Amino acid sequence: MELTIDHYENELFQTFFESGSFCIVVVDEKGVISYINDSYCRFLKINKHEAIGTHVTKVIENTRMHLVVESGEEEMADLQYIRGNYMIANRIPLVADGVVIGAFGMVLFRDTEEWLKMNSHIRELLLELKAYRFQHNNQGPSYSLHHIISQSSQLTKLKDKIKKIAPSDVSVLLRGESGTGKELFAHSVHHLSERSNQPFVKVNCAAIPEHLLESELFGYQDGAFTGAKKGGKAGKFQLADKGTIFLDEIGDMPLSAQVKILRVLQEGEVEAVGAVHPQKVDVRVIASTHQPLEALIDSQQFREDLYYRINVMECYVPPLRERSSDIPLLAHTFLQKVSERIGKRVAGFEEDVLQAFTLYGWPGNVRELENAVESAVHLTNNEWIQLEDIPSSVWKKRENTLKQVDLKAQLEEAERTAIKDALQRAKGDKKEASRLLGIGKSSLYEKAKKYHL
Ligand SMILES: Nc1ncnc2c1ncn2[C@@H]1O[C@H](COP(=O)(O)OP(=O)(O)OP(=O)(O)O)[C@@H](O)[C@H]1O
Repeated sequence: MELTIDHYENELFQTFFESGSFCIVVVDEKGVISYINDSYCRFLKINKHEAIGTHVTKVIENTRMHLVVESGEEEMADLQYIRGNYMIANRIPLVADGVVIGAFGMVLFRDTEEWLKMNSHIRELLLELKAYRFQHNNQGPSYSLHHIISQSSQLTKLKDKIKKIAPSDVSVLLRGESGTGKELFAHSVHHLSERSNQPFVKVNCAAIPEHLLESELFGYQDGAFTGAKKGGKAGKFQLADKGTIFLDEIGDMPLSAQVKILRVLQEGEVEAVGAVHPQKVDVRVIASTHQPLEALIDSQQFREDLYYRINVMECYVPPLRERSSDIPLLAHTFLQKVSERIGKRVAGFEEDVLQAFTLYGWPGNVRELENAVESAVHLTNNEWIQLEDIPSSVWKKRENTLKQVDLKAQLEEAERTAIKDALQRAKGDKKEASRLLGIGKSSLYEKAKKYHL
């Protein structure tokens, strides 16, 4: 059975007119009240039965309902002074067969206070939205495990490990070459943890000049130094309170800052520059490094006590060349992403391009692969990406590898022919053949076996 409005018309009108806090009035073509709901009567402190049948001007102070009937013009969100306050109302003429037969009035806000409250509520929501946007823009996009494209067994194992350790509050040290995806894993740990609704704050330890590092990390008080912002500034640790701080490239952090970080981790306190008292903070630390921290400890560039604090759980992200099964999948994903973004149809890679990708060493890891694919998509005039579209360093490696393979095969063929000839000349006497070839007898035995002679 088709459900039309007729089936629940009464319930609908009952709900709309009589429940809730809407104030509603209807007048006829003479401006006489034909309907007024309970909510409006309560607000006006009037008797409903007395109001119905009375001209609206005698019941509602400063009303314009009768004027709307006369003009036939609707008045939306109009201010009306009533009971010592301004209310906000809509007045709509009721029209039948082209003739105004009355008007419908509805109070949106009973006083400006109510409106201001709503207004400030909306403002608060807008501010919250703005804050989230700001946070988002300042921290860049945020990632989770499903953003990490992989099919290699190494990354599958690593993802499993991340899932296990993320919910606990332990410090995590992510190790691996630059561009392997350590930051993606740091985000994932945060998103899978209890702190996921709290801030994730990244500190690029290598990018902040040493003289600014302390104030960046721990903030400063009003007037702490010349040029300091009025009112002071919160540091990254304060911003990350209750959330996670990601110390990217911790191996590049100067010793002076390492001492302070150790204090935060041990005492749960930070001291802003120029502050008299330390401040409590609750942060989970995730650090990353591409440097051998142990060697830095030996050369006294990294504190051993800090090393043990941050290295509670160590996760190693292997370089791309050690997980070549991820290369085609990543390359296709990046190709799709870029071609969609720039609106250029590129179907895929020629077979020799994928071969070149797998033979290349990718010193810049996934970041370098992403850049290579991006530039190829921009440059190509073909539907399928060809060798000429990819960076020369990548295709040259393939060429050299193939040449090496060729050379090896030629050398082996020459060796096989020489041994065969020598054996023929020596009439199968291996001792004599080895003498003719100038090699040891055992070496000849080995090679004859290798070439099935
Ligand atoms: N498995 C992956 N799937 C998809 N994108 C990846 C993957 N690994 C890395 N990337 C991308 O490669 C780039 C480098 O990754 P990321 O910044 O996480 O590496 P990193 O190890 O933190 O590098 P660095 O040490 O230089 O900071 C980013 O654009 C990232 O999105």
